Amino acid sequence: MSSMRSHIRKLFLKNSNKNQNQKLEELKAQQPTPNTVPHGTVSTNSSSSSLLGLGSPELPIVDYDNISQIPKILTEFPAIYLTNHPLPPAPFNHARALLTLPKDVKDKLRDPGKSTVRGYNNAKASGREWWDYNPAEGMLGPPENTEFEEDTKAFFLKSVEVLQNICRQFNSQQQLIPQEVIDEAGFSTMRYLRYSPDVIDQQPSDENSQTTYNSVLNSRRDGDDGEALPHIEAHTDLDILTLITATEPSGLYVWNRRGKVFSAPPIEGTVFIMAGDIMPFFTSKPEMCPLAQYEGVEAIGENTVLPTAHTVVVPRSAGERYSIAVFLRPKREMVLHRRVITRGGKEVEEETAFWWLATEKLHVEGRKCFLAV
Ligand SMILES: O=C(O)CCC(=O)C(=O)O
Ligand SMILES: [Fe+2]
Repeated sequence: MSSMRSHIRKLFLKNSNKNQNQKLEELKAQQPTPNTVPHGTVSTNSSSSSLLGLGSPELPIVDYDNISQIPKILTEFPAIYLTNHPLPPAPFNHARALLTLPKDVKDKLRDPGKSTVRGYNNAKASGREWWDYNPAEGMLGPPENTEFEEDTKAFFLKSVEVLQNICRQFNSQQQLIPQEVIDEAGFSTMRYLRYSPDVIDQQPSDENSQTTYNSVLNSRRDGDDGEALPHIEAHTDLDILTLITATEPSGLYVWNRRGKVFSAPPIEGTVFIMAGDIMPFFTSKPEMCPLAQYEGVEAIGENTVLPTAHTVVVPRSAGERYSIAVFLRPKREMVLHRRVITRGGKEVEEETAFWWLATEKLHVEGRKCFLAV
């Protein structure tokens, strides 16, 4: 575990630029690194401990009845497990069935416009393939499989509801998260993922896989024995909140704002919740914005929820990993920031829409988001 942990740390440091490290240093002064989990909100019962075989989980387990505490907990921990939630069983059966279909069938489920957030995609060098349900653009699912369609939609809708309910908790004192995010699904999507050595080993290389996204997304990562590992590079998600549920083997790691790595193995009966890139916009210091020219990192205060940096690395010998992720996003046009600038001698209001972040992020080295559409 510790050697994997240091491998992960190296992965992250390699991908982060000096600026990000400086920011982390600055934030060090502000934030404690809790080694214990908060009382009252957290269960570290023996069943989850023995299930993990690792002792107590490193991240808090929060009961759905206590979601009002999540905004605070997410300023102290990079992610939480949610238990006692109202979600239906995670449709791993469908994820597995779809992602192990013959190649020619999966290729028919690709988006004609080569979107990487709709239908089937793969990153062979990374040993990863995925399929996205994108309600805005319609489901590209296996033909004539109503059960697949129904279960997928049901899990997506309930997950969005849970994430919206968490958002609602940020508004108890003042409206931090816009009401439209809580009322509408916006550009939320759901993803079935498979990490497998089989994906790496598939030959010959698929000409489709290289064209729709950049090389970071499809990078090769070698283990100590020189063999390629199924993985996803360290990144943050371009969304408000992400809900993840996964099968064993474990492989998910997250960082806190001080750069400490936490292992995040699946815990039965829970789903995993992380923050995305948009959270700092909603939770920055009053009247400040991370995008404002002279504010930037100054806008990040102790109540600001930062995006959760995360990675997945699956040891080859451990077998296949499946995960299901739901990304809560506003609609693309939602304005995150307004400012008055002088253009051509005139004062004009400039608006930054959510979708601008997506295109902008494609140019940022390290911590990539994987929403290259
Ligand atoms: O597979 C996972 O657990 C994480 C997937 C992920 O980070 C992503 O698709 O953005
Ligand atoms: Fe992610």
